Amino acid sequence: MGENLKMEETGSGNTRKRDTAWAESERSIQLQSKKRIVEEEEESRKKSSRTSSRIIELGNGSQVVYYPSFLDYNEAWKLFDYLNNHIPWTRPTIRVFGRSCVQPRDSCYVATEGVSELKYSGYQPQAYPWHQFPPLQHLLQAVEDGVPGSHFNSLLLNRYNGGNDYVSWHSDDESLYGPTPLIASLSFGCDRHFYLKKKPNKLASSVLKKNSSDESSSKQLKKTKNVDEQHSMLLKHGSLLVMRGYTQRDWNHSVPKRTKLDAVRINLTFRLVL
Ligand SMILES: O=C(O)CCC(=O)C(=O)O
Ligand SMILES: [Fe+2]
Repeated sequence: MGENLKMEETGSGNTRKRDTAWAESERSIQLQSKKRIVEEEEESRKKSSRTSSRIIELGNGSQVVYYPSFLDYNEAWKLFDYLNNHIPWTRPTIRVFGRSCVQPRDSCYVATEGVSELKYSGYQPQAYPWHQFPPLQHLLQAVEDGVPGSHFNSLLLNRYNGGNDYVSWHSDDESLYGPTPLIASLSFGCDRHFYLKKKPNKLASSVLKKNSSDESSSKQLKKTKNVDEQHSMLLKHGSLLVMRGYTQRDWNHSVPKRTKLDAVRINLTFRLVL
């Protein structure tokens, strides 16, 4: 009798232990699944903000797409710190309209081995390999994943050390990018304005020169210089801007001076050298 009772007591002790262990494992499963749901929600929130975009039709096969929150805000600040401190920035001497001048911003160039060398404004930047900057390899992947049909093998980095730094009107129409390059531009740090302006219509300009006395052609040309011919947008920290189609052939772009600003902006443009 005494033995049995002991056995029962021991038995019910084990059962209690088993029950407690079961309840604990159940609680831990519930916690884990709650954590997973929160993580999944966060991931889907990030994904939908990454993919929300505004398309600007420039006409004649030129298009610009703006993703205001392509990167998570805090992750983008971590990347800003990395880029600011680990990229071997230089401020080269370039040639503009036949005159030598110091480029009004810092830059660096990264490219896949074997791609044709880039040359702009009489300057040929040294090409660093991707593997030297693992965060850039991750960004390349994120941009290729986020922009359907995109593929890149080179990256031009620019750092604007305050409002006096800028990039003047130009287009990235070097022949090594082909006639319709897709260029993806990521921005970090200080928000800066980005302007797009239609290139002058060569045919219309020559008609105007020939018939400078002809009022109607002069009026016609003025009419084409309306607001549809220019666009301004604020490129925010963590945003992505994609230029595609004939944007480089038909439009110029710039990031003008903003002398009252003294904060740093970093911009990365991913490109495909054909
Ligand atoms: O900084 C930017 O947003 C534009 C840079 C740019 O146009 C270029 O690197 O060609
Ligand atoms: Fe550009």
